[in-house]
Amino acid sequence: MNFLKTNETVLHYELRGTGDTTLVFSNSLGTDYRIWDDVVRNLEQDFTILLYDKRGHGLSALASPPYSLDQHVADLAALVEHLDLKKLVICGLSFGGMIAQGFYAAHPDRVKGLILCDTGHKIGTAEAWQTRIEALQQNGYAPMLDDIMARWFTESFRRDDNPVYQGCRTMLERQDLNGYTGTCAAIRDTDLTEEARKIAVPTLCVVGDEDLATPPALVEEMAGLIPGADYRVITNAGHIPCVEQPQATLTLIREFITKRVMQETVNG
Ligand SMILES: O=C(O)CC1=CCC(=O)O1
Repeated sequence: MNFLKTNETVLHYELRGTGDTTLVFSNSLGTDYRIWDDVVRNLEQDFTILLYDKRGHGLSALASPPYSLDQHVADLAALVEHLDLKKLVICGLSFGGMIAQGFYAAHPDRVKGLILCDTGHKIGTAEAWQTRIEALQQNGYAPMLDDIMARWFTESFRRDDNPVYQGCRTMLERQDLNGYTGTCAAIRDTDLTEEARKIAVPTLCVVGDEDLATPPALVEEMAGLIPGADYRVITNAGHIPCVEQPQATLTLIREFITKRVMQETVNG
């Protein structure tokens, strides 16, 4: 197990694989890095892979919630610095995609490409996030667990006899509530519209066709802000295609790196 003490927190991370290019995976609200398992196991022959739990999630420390996007970006920067990783392609899901955009804005020279999955330049409204924070602080996860699952996964995936679905539900039930609401505050306070317009590396924007948290229209709007971005839809997937449709997610990631990121490196 690997941990880095930095920025007044402790981050849990794992470095796998081998290769000049490093693929960094950043997770969504309420999830830890295990969500990438089925995708990453097929990439580690060709790439160095950095997986990590953002503060307040997984085995990373709670630190002092609420958090800001800048703190999450500084955490990732500290990890990358500590591990001396270069030529980064950052793949972020949902809030992890906001971390990816924020990291690029702060450290453009370190990034060769962005894969923005089921995310936005802005997710939801400040009012809705504040309402969610207050409801969770009063009543915990139980009353909204089914609603969150309905945003994460399609109906056909949300079956009692699907162990992967049950495992993901358990992951959220065990997620520290303050780490979760602390991250809701970071999402509430983040608007990356101007940063998205300035992205100047190959970017892939991906979304599940049944994503109810960051729907296809939002991801398409974000892709429209980012010069030259590709936009792809994964069928039969909700908000977490890396769990629900890992093979389709993997295919898009590989195709993007081969056709856009490597090509850009060769050309210039
Ligand atoms: O709304 C949800 O529960 C899903 C989600 C929104 C931002 C994020 O990271 O996850």
